Amino acid sequence: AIQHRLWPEVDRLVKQQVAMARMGIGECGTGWQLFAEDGEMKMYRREEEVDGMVVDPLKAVHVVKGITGHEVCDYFFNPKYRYDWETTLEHMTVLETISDDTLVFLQTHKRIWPASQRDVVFWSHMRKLPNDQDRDGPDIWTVVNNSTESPEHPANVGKCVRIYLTVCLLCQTRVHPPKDGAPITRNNVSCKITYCSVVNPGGWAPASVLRAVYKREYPKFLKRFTSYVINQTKNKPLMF
Ligand SMILES: CCCc1ccc(-c2ccc(S(=O)(=O)CCO)cc2)cc1[C@H]1C[C@H]1c1ccccn1
Repeated sequence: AIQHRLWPEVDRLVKQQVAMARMGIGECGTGWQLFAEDGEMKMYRREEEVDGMVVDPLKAVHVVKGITGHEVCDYFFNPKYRYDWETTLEHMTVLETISDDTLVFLQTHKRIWPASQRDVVFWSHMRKLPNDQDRDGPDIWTVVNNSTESPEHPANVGKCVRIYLTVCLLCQTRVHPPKDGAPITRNNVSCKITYCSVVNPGGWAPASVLRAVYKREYPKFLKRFTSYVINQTKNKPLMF
């Protein structure tokens, strides 16, 4: 296939992010704090500051019954669903369709008082990966979002402060075949979701405010997004 201008960066980031997402929290270095837990969902963060700005890496692990990794990644990647589940989104534009699995987005997020409003430009890539740990197991699906430049939308020109992020959503489908050899239904599948993100807020914002926002918003985001996928897929045929 022909490679596009971002391909080398996309391929490198995907490999790096997937490797990190697949590591257990214990292997990801020290200093991870469990800061939110709700049923199967566990959210960890590490307190890190760069130039006095909070850039706390976040890692969330969740297991959701009745949906597949392909379905989760499709609803996360595809712009037509984003306003349905991304509550902090004020505006989203697809700046470029590089290929059917690689898009460039411009998003403005709702302002969080007292911080100024933020925007972000990022490429988003969705990919199926071979399940090298379980050959005949279902494939692994991932979406990686990574900040990128856009000459048409230079940073910090308008009212918004440009943020910089790297996000990886890694989904591993599990099938629990029914005893009696019956066909696989949604009751026989679950998806292990790993969500990793590092967000640099771009301009100064009070550490206490940012940490409070993340503590409130990340659990809400993951629960709302997974509930959305469950509702959207419940009467549809399984997509592996
Ligand atoms: C000062 C930082 C403000 C801020 C910057 C960035 C983001 C943000 C952007 C993108 C993505 S995503 O995972 O790529 C899904 C596509 O939208 C997640 C989060 C959220 C907030 C703020 C609005 C808060 C928030 C935090 C966590 C989750 C959702 N919203």
